Amino acid sequence: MISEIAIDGPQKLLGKDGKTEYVIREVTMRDLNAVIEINRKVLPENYPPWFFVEHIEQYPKAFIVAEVGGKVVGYVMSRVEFGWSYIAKGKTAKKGHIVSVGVLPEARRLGIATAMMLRALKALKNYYDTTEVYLEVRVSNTPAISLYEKLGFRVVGRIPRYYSDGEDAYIMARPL
Ligand SMILES: CC(=O)SCCNC(=O)CCNC(=O)[C@H](O)C(C)(C)COP(=O)(O)OP(=O)(O)OC[C@H]1O[C@@H](n2cnc3c(N)ncnc32)[C@H](O)[C@@H]1OP(=O)(O)O
Ligand SMILES: [Zn+2]
Repeated sequence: MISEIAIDGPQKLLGKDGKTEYVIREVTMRDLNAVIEINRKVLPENYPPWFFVEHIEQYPKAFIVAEVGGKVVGYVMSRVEFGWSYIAKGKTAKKGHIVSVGVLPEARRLGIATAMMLRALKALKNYYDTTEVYLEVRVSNTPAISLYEKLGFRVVGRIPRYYSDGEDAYIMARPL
């Protein structure tokens, strides 16, 4: 499913509406404020700026942003970890961790999150040598769960009261 073609530069793509052009590319430090702003707009899980800076510096190839008309409208922020595998039980693995995903409401349902995720997964595999990828998602977040299922993720666990308002998280994972 993830093609082996190496892609490094910006990719110009057409939205599912057949008319919105968007670009997906690796993050740069110039995107910091835009990413922070989108995160605050679309998710209750917000982080201090240094947290984003750390991910931009350490895992830039798997931190993907999308632009429409030169404006950043979405991001996928990832990191790399070593620990127990969610796929091969009882074994350890180098794992990609999708930390945060967001697309501005006006740019949704165009396939942008899907395209950013596919590119992040490819980078996690090809540049960071991870063999699986996982994330946490609110059990009530049907749109995101559906997005991840379409990308081959499956629920592998549930963390009670993971979020500060008391909601549970699903852990979803897939091999790379
Ligand atoms: C690890 C984490 O960060 S978990 C939190 C994820 N982020 C959020 O929930 C923030 C708020 N939501 C968003 O930013 C967006 O709605 C996202 C990121 C979930 C989806 O972004 P989009 O660019 O709209 O996704 P995309 O267009 O690629 O949709 C792919 C599939 O996801 C599913 N999906 C996306 N939005 C919805 C929705 N509102 N209702 C139902 N399914 C949806 C659909 O299966 C969709 O395919 P389809 O359009 O062919 O039906
Ligand atoms: Zn997480």
